[in-house]
Amino acid sequence: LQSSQTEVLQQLRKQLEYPRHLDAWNYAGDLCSAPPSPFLTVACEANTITELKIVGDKPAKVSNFDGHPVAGQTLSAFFSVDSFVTTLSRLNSLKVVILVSLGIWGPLPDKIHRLYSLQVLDLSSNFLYGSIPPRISAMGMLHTMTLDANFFNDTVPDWFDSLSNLTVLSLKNNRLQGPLPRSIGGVTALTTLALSKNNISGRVPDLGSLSSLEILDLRDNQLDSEIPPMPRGMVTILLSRNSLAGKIPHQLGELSRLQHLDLSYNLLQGTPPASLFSLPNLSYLSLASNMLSGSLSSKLACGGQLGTLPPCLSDISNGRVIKFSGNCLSDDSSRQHESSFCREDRIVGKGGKNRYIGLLICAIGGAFVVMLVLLLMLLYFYRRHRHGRAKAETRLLQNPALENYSTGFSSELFANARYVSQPVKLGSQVMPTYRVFSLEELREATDNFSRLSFIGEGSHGKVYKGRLENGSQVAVKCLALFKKYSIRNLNLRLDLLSKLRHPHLVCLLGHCVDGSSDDSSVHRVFLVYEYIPHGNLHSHLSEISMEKFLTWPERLAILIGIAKATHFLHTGILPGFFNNKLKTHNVLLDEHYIAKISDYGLSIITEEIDKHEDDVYSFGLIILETLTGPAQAARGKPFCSTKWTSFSRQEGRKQIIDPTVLGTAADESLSLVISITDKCLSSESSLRPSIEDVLWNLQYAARCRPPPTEISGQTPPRRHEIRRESPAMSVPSLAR
Ligand SMILES: Nc1ncnc2c1ncn2[C@@H]1O[C@H](COP(=O)(O)OP(=O)(O)OP(=O)(O)O)[C@@H](O)[C@H]1O
Repeated sequence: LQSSQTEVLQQLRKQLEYPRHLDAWNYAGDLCSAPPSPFLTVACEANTITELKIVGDKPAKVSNFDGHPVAGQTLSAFFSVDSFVTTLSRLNSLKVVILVSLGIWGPLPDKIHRLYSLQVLDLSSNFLYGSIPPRISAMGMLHTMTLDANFFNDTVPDWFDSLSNLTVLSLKNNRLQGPLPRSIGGVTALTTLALSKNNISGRVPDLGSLSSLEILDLRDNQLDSEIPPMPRGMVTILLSRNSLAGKIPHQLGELSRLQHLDLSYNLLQGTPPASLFSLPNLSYLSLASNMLSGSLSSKLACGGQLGTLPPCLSDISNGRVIKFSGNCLSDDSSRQHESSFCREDRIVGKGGKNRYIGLLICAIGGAFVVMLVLLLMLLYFYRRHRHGRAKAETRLLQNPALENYSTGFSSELFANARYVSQPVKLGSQVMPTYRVFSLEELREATDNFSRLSFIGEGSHGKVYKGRLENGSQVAVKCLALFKKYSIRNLNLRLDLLSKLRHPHLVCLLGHCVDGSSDDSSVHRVFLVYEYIPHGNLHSHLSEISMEKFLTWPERLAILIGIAKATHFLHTGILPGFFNNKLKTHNVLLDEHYIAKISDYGLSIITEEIDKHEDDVYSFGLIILETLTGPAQAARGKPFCSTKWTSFSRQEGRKQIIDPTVLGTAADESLSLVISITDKCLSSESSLRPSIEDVLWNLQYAARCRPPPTEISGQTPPRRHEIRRESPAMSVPSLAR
């Protein structure tokens, strides 16, 4: 490598404040010849650097980022993104730049365009804000641009059509606003367009001329037009959680390559076109929670991937998923709203927000009584259905032919499988493959299960922290088996457990069976999980924690994550799996404060099925703790409900709800969550909602933003800055 290039690398290392992965650059030697790793790659051609990949461990999203450095999360106040990009551009033969999770903060400078040979630019999970620099439009070689999980807060640029080679454009999880420019329909080489989790509003433009487009992800925005015609080659269309209106276009029923269609949580009306169901490759279809009405003919034929009607509408099986509850269809009335719910006059105002407010008001107010009756009916049918599933679960665990059963994939997994395809190309953030570990490997990783590696002990056994040879950190759980299994039986169970993969479940990386091969003496199993560094939710909610207070939107995001994973456990690979030991101790937070459930599904191995345990009830306790903090929640649900029912609303809440929550939540959002908590904690199990209902309500609550006067817009206080009044002082007599 040319010495000038080595100097530039050292300069970059200094500017990035010496990230751990770059320690290797200390040692003399040709940096080009170092083997690539998931965290660090320097590739060269003719002694010149052409590829630079550094994946750091800084958290991506912190709620209190306001454009200034945040200690321990962003790079320090000495960092200058301008100087950094100036240094970087001295490596002017770079074709691939991947700088992920490094804490880079500031507005991305225009001079990034000096990297004129660049083909791949990935600056995900940093703290870049402002607009996406217009001079990027001159980088004609660019084919992949990924700026996910940053803070870009301008509009979506209208110059992407100048990039004639651009095939992947991913700007997910930013704060982009305003409309989606029409010019996006002119980026003709696009195969993937992912703009989910922004604040993009207005129309979905005509994408008809994007003949190579296969993946479109516009979820979680505020788009409120009708759905335009889609390019013929589409494989995945994800438009859920917008305010899309009108009918589902018949043209969608002509997309013969379509595998995954999610239109849920919009305001779509009319009857879904019959042709949609017979698409030959469609394996996931969600139309849930719209305003669809009418009836679907029982003679309708489903495509090969969906099965035949009506059974194809009834459930998830073999990886085929169809969701249509929460509409006004005349099929399956137990899971539908009344027809009046879907009338056009329910849509108040034109803008998406108004529609949602209208829906919210209707849902909480006028329709309350009707909803209650429907809910009771729904729960009655649901419990019956669920009872059947619980039986099936028990049968399944006794069934030696598990292998055949577990070949399916869930909706979420399917969707995410599409997302990992891009990181695979870019070499980052891939869900690792499951594998078998040797005992020697685990001994080495945990320093022979030393006391220093010991993290804690739960009801299933001890947990150790370890580091694998490739540098990744793991948590090794030593599971004591009280029941004797044959190796084959155990492997079938482990195989099933390994299939439970979801972004909000702690990822099981593999296992190691300690026993002889004579098939009768397995006593110990080690489960190897990804290591989750930020502790558990319980300690974050606790008043003595030194962590930053979690604001209400952050708490809601965590609850939504848990609910999504629980929904996956109830309906995904192993439908009806309701024993997941949900509690705040088992909700771990990763470096981005993303919730991950641990200890899920262990009864597949241990067979300790607690018939009384109910995930929805347990989830209710988690919400309660999230609202009030562990100390108040420990006093029990009756105590808490007395508070919020026997005082005036403001007064009751003040007495029981965590002050940070009160200071950062919209009133309606709290009301909605308190009401769903009450239902989850109903002593009569048949009155509890399904986890899907809970999720729906939480997502609705997350949309209620407090008016500017309701929160000060200031950074939430730190633990030492605020203390709840002691319960003895603040709680008046209960005898009221
Ligand atoms: N993947 C992980 N990453 C980091 N820490 C972990 C991980 N899994 C478990 N831990 C920690 O290890 C300790 C023991 O965990 P474990 O899940 O076995 O028990 P528990 O949740 O404390 O109790 P119980 O088994 O009764 O639910 C806890 O402190 C937990 O936070």
